[in-house]
Amino acid sequence: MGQDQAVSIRDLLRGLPVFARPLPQFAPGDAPDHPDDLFVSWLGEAIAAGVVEPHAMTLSTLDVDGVPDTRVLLLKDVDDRGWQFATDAGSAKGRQVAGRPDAALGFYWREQGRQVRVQGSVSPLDPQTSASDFLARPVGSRVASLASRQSEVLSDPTDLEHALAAAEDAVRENPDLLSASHTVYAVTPRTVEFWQGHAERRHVRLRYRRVGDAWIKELLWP
Ligand SMILES: Cc1cc2nc3c(=O)[nH]c(=O)nc-3n(C[C@H](O)[C@H](O)[C@H](O)COP(=O)(O)O)c2cc1C
Repeated sequence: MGQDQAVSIRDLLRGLPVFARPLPQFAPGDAPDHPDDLFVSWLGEAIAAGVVEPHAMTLSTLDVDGVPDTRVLLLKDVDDRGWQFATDAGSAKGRQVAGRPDAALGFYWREQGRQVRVQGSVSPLDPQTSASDFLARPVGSRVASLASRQSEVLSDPTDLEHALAAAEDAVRENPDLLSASHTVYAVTPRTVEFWQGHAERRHVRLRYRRVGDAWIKELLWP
C-alpha cells in the first residue's frame, strides 16, 4: 500500500464522527449492589433502544503460550453460575479455556455509546445444561453443529457439504440426537465495568470488583 493511500485512510478515519448522537445518562450513584442487576437493566434499555444484537459479545482467551485470541459469541444466560455462552469444546476457544481458564467478555452497544467489560474464570457447566441448550436450538443450527469440526482447517469445501448431509440424515432419524462436544460455559466474573460514552469524552466508568462474597463499586478515570 502506497504512502498516499495510507494518509488518505488516516484522514478518512479521523473524519469519522464519534458519539455524535443523543446518548443516555448514567448515574453511577444509583447503581445496584450487584453487577448482574445493572447488566440486566442496561440490556433491557439496549433492547428498548433497538440496539442490534445486544447479546453479541467478544470473548477473549489465551492459548497455552499466552497468545491472546478473540471472537464474537452470543450471551446465552446470566445467573448464579455466571455469564454463559455455548460453543464446541473442540474449537480453538474450547481448547484455549481448557488449557487456561481465564477470559474477558466485551459488549459494545454503539447506539447508546455503552460498553460492558467482564474479566473472570471460565468453566464448563454440567452436561444436562449443555444438552438442553443444544436441543433448544433450531434444527438447522443443530445440524450445523453436528457436522462441524469448528476451527479445524477445511481443506475441501465438499467435506462440509457431505458432513451436513450426513448430520441432516442423522437428525431426521433421531431428532433428540446430541452433540457430544456442544458445551455451555460460564464466566464467573471477578470484575465487571460499565462504561457510558460522552460526546466531550466525559465518559462515566463504574467498575464492580469482587472481594470475597461482596462487590466493591469504584469509579474509574475516563
Ligand atoms: C454475531 C455472532 C454470533 C456468534 N455466536 C457464536 C456462538 O454463540 N457460538 C459459537 O461457537 N460461535 C459463534 N460465532 C462464531 C465465532 O465468532 C467464531 O467464528 C467461532 O466460534 C470459532 O471461533 P474459534 O475458532 O476462536 O473457536 C458468532 C459470530 C458472530 C459474528
